[in-house]
Amino acid sequence: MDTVIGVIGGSGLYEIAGLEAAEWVSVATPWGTPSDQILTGRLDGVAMAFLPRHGRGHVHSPSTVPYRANIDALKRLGVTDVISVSACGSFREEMAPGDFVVVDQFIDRTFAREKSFFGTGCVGHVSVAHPVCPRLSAACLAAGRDLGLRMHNGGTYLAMEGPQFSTLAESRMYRSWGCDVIGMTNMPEAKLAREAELCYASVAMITDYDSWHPDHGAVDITQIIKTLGQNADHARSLVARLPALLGALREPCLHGCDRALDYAIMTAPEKRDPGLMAKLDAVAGRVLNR
Ligand SMILES: CSC[C@H]1O[C@H](OP(=O)(O)O)[C@H](O)[C@@H]1O
Ligand SMILES: Nc1ncnc2[nH]cnc12
Repeated sequence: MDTVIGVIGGSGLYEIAGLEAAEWVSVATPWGTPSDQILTGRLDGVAMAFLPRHGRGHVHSPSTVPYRANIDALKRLGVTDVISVSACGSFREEMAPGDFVVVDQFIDRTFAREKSFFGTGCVGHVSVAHPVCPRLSAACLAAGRDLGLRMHNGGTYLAMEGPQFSTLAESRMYRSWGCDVIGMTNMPEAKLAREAELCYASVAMITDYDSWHPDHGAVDITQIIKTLGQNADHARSLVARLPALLGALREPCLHGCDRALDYAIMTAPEKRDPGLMAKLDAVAGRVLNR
């Protein structure tokens, strides 16, 4: 099967350079319009699709990013592997601004977003116990290390609703929970990627120490924006290494990400809602049409 790498660019990462046959394409989905057009092309012989999560010009807030449309659109384009790149605050002294963390766990504290493709008329339950793909995460780690970036292998990402940053009490509480980084967007994105049977990895670019750090005070957006610029250049270089590391052809995922729906759907065939079934054509067509 051909590898198609999808990159979801977070704050500060609104395009990538160097794609052959680069073209911004519009993708319509039954879940609405994605955050923006998607930049398609090829890099080192591998198909790529880049989607700026907030749209070019940073239009969508974390709560209004059309997460379902974004994941559906990538799936429709044939994407097999999704790399999410996100600006994050840090809860660890050793995870400093400018460092990158390859996230392996999440705590989802978001509450004002649609979190599933499934619902009344087609109920589905997937496991997100292991929410990222170890193979894809390893490739991100290797890519960053090859470039000499300060990389951290694993970390728990606290997804908050936002758009305000945390209070000091919240920041201290998340730290006491064992969280490593904080952002506003990786949930429900990671859950939806699993429902859509896409391998997903998350690269957190640290921009700040949130508000817990006695020497750094409150989160300062002007400081974040400064750090974002440099982080985004590093992220672009990291992404550009991935085609060589992942290769143009892929085997079925060893960790089963691409078969997450095998036993997920509970609703009896005769009770399924035809309208919802039609909307699920891209994300769940593999199992619904068998
Ligand atoms: C620019 S600071 C807050 C903003 O940045 C992060 O966005 P993303 O995850 O898309 O990189 C964070 O989640 C907030 O949306
Ligand atoms: N401290 C922080 N909290 C939430 N999202 C962020 N994105 C970047 N820094 C952040």
